[in-house]
Amino acid sequence: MSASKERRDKGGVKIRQFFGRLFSPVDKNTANNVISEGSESSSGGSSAIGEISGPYNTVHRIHVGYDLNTKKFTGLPQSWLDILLRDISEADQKKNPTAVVTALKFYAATVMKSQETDKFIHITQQSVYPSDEDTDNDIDVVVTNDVDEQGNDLPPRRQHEEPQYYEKVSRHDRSAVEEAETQSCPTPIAPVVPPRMSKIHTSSPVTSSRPTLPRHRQPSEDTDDDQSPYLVPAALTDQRDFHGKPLLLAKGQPRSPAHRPPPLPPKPPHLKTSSSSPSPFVPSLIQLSPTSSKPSSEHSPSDTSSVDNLHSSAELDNQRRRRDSDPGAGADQAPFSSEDEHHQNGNGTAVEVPPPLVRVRPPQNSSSNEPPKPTPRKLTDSEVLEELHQIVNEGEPMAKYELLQKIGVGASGTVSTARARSTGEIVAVKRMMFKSQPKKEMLLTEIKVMQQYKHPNLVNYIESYLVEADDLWVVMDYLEGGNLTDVVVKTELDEGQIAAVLLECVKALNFLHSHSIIHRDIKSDNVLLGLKGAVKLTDFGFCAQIQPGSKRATMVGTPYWMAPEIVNKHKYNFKVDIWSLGIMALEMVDGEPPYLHETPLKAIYLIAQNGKPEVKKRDQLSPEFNDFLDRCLSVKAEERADTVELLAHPFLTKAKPLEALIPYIEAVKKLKQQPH
Ligand SMILES: Nc1ncnc2c1ncn2[C@@H]1O[C@H](COP(=O)(O)OP(=O)(O)OP(=O)(O)O)[C@@H](O)[C@H]1O
Repeated sequence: MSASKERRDKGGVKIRQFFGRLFSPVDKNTANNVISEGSESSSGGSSAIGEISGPYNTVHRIHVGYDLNTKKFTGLPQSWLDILLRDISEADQKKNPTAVVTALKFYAATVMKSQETDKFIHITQQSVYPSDEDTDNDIDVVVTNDVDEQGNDLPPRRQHEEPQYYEKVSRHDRSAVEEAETQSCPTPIAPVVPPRMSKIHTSSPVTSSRPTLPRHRQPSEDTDDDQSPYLVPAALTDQRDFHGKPLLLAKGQPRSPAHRPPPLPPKPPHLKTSSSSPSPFVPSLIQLSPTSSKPSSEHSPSDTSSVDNLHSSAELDNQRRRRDSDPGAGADQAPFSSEDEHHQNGNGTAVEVPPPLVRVRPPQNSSSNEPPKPTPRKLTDSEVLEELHQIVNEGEPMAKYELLQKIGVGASGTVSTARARSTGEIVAVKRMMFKSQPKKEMLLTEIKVMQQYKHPNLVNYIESYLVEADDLWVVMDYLEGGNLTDVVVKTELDEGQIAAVLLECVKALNFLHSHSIIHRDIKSDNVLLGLKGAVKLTDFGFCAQIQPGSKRATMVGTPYWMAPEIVNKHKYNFKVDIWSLGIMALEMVDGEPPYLHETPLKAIYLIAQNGKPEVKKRDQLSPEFNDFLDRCLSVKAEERADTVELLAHPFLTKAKPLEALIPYIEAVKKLKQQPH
């Protein structure tokens, strides 16, 4: 098909000249083999680990050296070395051994660990959540000699000094770590070959399995072929899966060009601002009226009573009660309705005024002298079940809803459309097999966030059911436009449209952050679109609630969108969502996030090595957009913008009305419905 034909005129919709962003160079067959290899070896590995230590608070260390003469890593299991060489060239390894260690730690913390403890692995490029922050076993890479960025030895650290280049001891309970080490002897972790792209669930019970859910997402599994509303033209499925998610390609398979005709404004002279330089667009903090919403920074920790996770419904109930009794105590008291306030954008078009702005308290520098925080206890399955029972509705969902078409399959279950029998309303229903979920608490988190935190830019929860203690239904609004990934992959949004999408997402994040909630998995796949242009965040399973000023440590998210502080296993806070938002903005420009063609391991290496990704089309973007990107993609989290700053950013004032998205959403839907 010629480029001009590809650029169909669908109401002015610019179709990208490539069919779907590519996926990492992975051979599906290999990937499938990997699963079985991983599963087999994991049993062995798991039992070995089980003998060494108990199921919780243990760290399995891999001691890695760096030989300055040969400029090679030592101490790595052969399979790791193979993977390292496959994914990161020797030249790259030499260039920045520290970044290699970071990537290895990612591998250890995610792929490796999951294969030891979990049999449920999706070989797709998706979200990674390696372990519970504080309770699961952990595998850590420890460098036995320090190297600097050039691979040179560093002087030995004094005892009180924190390691600069890696975490010497895991974030987990130190005494338990030491105990595990004493017990554990240098048992090598069973070598396994990792999948390149994994959606990983780790579960404590080694025996857990998910026979009811597919291990590998295939287009045919995503939907019923015969009745799917999402019939994808063959060309479109070349490189993306059924939902526009990238498919795995064999290494070396050529990429499709991701270029598109440049909508070229003249290059502004001041474009080359560094990320750390202060933005010329940084607005001053907007003061909140006492009657609208109060910044969470005004909450004392006891007032907020945020827990380090969303486990305790009692705590959340308390928070709700506190907010109810104190009208100024939460941003949810603020009017979020888009009709409430409007202002004029540069074109004189009415655009939504963001909801009341809430600045989250910046993180305090944590002192190494601080006593360790108590480890939140992991809920048992029966406790999760008990909490679920308190949330879900009584009754038989089948009596209330008629299931229609399968929309897709996620890691935890299947999403279908359904019709409410009484009203005829079309809704989306996510069904999950509770008993076989490796991360049951995540379901709880997802439902609780949706249920308790309502906002026009968050997918609206309607109700949930638990049938026979296993068949969990989450009923929510159906967003007919599908996810943003399809739109960014197949069409070219202009800056006004990109700004419109970002504005809605920033509003959602402002709301979440104001409630001390980090989303932790911001990416286009998790932004759903309505046919009237609604833009809503979804997928709240990774959400974490933090005390204002505190930080998290778990490496979760999706590698390509992960902030540097996450890949470097540093403590992080809500600013990780801002970084991911910046990456998502790049997706809207380029059709894909940076490094998408690399394996996750290499991507992690590159994020650690490069920090801020190159904005390839910098010269083609307006100064405001460039500045917006710079503010989101500041490597130093403390210098990165927060949602308050972004909501007032001049780039977002360029947002077109949401209706401007409609032709694009419709065009993508039509493309998907075309027969193969
Ligand atoms: N409310 C909704 N309206 C329309 N489509 C939806 C809705 N919720 C999910 N989807 C679509 O259904 C598919 C599966 O969604 P799901 O949230 O289960 O996927 P996931 O994020 O990959 O997995 P998980 O949430 O289990 O980790 C995705 O393509 C998603 O865009």
